[in-house]
Amino acid sequence: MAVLIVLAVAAPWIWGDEADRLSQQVHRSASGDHWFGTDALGRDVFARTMVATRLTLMTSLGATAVAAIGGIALGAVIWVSGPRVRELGQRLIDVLISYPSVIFALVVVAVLGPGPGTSVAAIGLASCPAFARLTTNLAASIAGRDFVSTARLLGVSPLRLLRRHILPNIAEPLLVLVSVAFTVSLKALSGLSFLGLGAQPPSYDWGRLLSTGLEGLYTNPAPALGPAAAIVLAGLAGGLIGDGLAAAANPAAPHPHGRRATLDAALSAPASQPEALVEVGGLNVRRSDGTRLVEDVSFQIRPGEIVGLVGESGSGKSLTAMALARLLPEGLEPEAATLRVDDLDLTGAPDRARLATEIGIVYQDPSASFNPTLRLGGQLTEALRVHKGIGRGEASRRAIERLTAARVSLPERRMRQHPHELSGGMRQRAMIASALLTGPRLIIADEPTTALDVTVQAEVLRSLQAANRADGAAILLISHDVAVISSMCDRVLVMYAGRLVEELPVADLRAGNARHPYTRALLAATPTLHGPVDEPLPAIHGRPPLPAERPAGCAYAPRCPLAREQCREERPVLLKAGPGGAAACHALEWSAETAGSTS
Ligand SMILES: Nc1ncnc2c1ncn2[C@@H]1O[C@H](COP(=O)(O)OP(=O)(O)OP(=O)(O)O)[C@@H](O)[C@H]1O
Repeated sequence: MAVLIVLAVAAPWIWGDEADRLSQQVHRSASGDHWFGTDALGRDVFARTMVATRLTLMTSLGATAVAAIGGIALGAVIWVSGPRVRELGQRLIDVLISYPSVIFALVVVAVLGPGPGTSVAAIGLASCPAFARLTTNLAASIAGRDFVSTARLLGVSPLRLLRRHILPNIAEPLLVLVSVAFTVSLKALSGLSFLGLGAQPPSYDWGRLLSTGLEGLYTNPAPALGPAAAIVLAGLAGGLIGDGLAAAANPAAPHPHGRRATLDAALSAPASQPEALVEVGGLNVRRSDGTRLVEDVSFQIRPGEIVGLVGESGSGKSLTAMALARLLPEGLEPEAATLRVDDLDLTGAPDRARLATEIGIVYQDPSASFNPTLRLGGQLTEALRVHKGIGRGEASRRAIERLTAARVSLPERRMRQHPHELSGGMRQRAMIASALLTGPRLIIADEPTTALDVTVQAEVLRSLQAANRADGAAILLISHDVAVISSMCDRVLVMYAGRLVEELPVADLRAGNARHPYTRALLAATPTLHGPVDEPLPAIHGRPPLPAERPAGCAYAPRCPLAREQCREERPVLLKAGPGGAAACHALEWSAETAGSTS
């Protein structure tokens, strides 16, 4: 490509005269004097091929630029639009892509008239949909990643999200597409010129030279093969350039480009401190078809308390937590009588800046928690720098302090590294440090150790515990692991099929004093070091109902050994059971009645 660029610049000076010089030696085949032979007017085809490099490369690059800029902008507009416009835009792009681009270009050229400018615009516009589709598809695949959710929580606007978090992470495939688009444009423009619709005499490009050379292909192939070889070589060079650019855009490459993260958060002190830090009352999360994925969930978290949220997969733990952070996936709607963290009301349109400050999130997969294209230091410090006006040095100092507190080794060095350079456990501890940097009142930790090696799980849990002790941040800890919950939490919430079925102090959980038959079965199915090793663990037979098929009565009734007719018909409500506990089970009412009648 470098050789081609040098040729594009220098060839008209070196070979310009020779390329236009007429002679009697017409239709000569390749020789020492004329490497690609001569044309019908005796002009040297090699000189003309060299001179044509400039026009060919300029038009191909022009069409690629039109396609890339127009297509990425179109894709970005579609992605930041609302769901309806996005759906419509994507379908429209699918239709445009199914239409052959050269046919589209031919129509444009036929309407606007032949010429290099028209063919550049036509080929560029015809390639736009490919860029638009790749941009929307890649943006959608990145949009679900945890670091994008964090940025959304921090109130980053869709455009800024796109520019700082989405585009850098999709640059690699886009750059590869740029190289493909260059090759496609080169081929298509050469095709248009070949048909007489591109470069117009007296100007000429490789396509036009190919067209004139083709007339004598069988008797004198050199004048056609020369420009053909030039087109092939330039196309290959375009592909190699794309590969090189893609490798340079990859942060795992040896010389990564430093880029900064943008974490838009604002810091403001809470006005008052009610007794319960978090209050959730009658929370429902609905799908667009009205199905309730989370149904009527209510609980409280006191300041500094660590509350565990357990339940089978699909029981609604994550949706409950994400409803609190206002980070539900698109298409899901929360609705609650009360939903607040501190004095921040989350039922309406909460102040994004306060939401960003008061809730920190630690996700399950540490490899998805940070933006992989940005250095850790930039990602950790930017919230402080942008919203607190803290200088780079001071922000770095605080971030290093946090990393040290979260037991991240060599914190200064980590600040200069990209996330992939840290081990999984180290990255998760850095995530904890990041979640704590703005001093949140509540940390939501969604299965923070599930993706980690068992040997580093304890370390990560200790970091969370240390954060709770040092800063007094309350923690909502979601986990499948009853052992983790019992070692970390003060209180436990048990969910089943989208409903809260029991709430109990962790001491009761450890002592096996659960009230609800589901919690008891869950505990019985948890292996212990002291249990019999030669007996199978008792399993809970059957499956929880799907949200759309949740029965009117108790959702656990079909699997419950105590179930009676009442359980199938009437939904049990959460009633106080023991000190600090509550359970939603009719069997508790029956035992209370039995106790009453006996006494
Ligand atoms: N974006 C979504 N659209 C539609 N349904 C969803 C969506 N996200 C989750 N669900 C459904 O909502 C229910 C609760 O999901 P949720 O992720 O809260 O469960 P969970 O208890 O956190 O499970 P896990 O432990 O596997 O993460 C499940 O039935 C799930 O299939």
